[in-house]
Amino acid sequence: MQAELTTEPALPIDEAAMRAVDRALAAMRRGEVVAIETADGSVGAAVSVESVAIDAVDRLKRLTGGTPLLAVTRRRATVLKLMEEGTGVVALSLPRCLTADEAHALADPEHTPHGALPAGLTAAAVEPGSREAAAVDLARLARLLPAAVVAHAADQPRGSAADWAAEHDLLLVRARDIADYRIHVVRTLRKVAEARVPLSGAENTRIVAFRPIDGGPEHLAIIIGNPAPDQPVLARLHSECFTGDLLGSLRCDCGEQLRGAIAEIARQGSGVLLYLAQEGRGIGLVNKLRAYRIQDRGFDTVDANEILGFEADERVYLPAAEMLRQLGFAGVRLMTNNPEKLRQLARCGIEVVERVPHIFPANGHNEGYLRTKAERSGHMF
Ligand SMILES: Nc1nc2c(ncn2[C@@H]2O[C@H](COP(=O)(O)OP(=O)(O)OP(=O)(O)O)[C@@H](O)[C@H]2O)c(=O)[nH]1
Ligand SMILES: [Zn+2]
Repeated sequence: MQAELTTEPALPIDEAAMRAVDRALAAMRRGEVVAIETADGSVGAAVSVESVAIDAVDRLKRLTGGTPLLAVTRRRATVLKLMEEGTGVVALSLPRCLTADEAHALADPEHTPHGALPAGLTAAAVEPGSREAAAVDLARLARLLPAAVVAHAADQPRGSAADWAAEHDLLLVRARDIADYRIHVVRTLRKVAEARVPLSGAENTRIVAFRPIDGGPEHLAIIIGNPAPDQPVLARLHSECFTGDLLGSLRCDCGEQLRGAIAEIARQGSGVLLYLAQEGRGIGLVNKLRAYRIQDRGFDTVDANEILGFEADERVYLPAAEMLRQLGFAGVRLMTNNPEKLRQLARCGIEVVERVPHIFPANGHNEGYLRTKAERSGHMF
């Protein structure tokens, strides 16, 4: 499980560890098998469910000599009625080797058969720090479905895990480094570019780009006017929404909230909008589109995330707090209806002096979405 992303960790930044995780993420996105070492020095391998195919399961079996199992989030296991609600990761196994088809059917709602689960399927919660938990976390970081087929190397290497991985031509990553990854990334956020970008209705605007050292997606600070650092700044934390912000999708309220925030900050004279690379409440655009398909079957936005195996909201606001700090702002008047943003910013050391409601009327398509936010996510409107 990931470390809680609230305060500055004491951990020194280990750039080599971050690079290893970053390479493993890319390998997992390419559908490669990745070797994972746990704290006890044992080694195994994993492949994401999105890319698992018959040959990938066979390869995993051949490489490790172990019996592949499926690691999913506890959320997904709960949806499958295999576990009570809870957090963490669950290992699903069969007395025989799981097939690629079975893995897809269990992990991916698009493939879920309407019928029964495979006979003999057992579910067991695994420990944080385990290979299974690390593999699911890696898939989630890679913005894939949060599930992986995982196998323990039956014949543990006599040499190091690195030798074993090299012998099988696999990238090796440590479970602990995956768990620390997010917090390390936040701590490496640095300003990399700044420019004046006059906006319609807010001509005195600058955009400052922040990049993490791993080369991951940049977050942007859009600074309107000249906010005084010694005063609480009017601030909006806006999570990226390609469909709403760019295309004007009516499924959500993001486009209006984005343009509305810029207009309101300009009207009040100054402030900052953080445009955070957290598409789909942190699950990524592809998974958000999957969530939309599930919503079209009658589920709400919270259920849809959970059916995919995600939490209703996967966002963390430590990057936002870090950007505010680097820009010199210690206190904010936060434009939001979301109590979680208020709580998390405060926990990350930013003083929230005031909540400024940021409400827009429904548009004929997003009534249900807004109702769910109010009824299930605690949004204040
Ligand atoms: N997973 C998922 N994400 C969605 C859906 N609709 C919108 N989003 C995402 O939700 C985020 C909206 O974020 P915000 O408007 O910043 O946050 P909020 O929680 O509504 O809070 P406030 O607007 O501040 O009150 C964006 O990342 C959107 O891409 C959906 O149905 N499913
Ligand atoms: Zn949106």
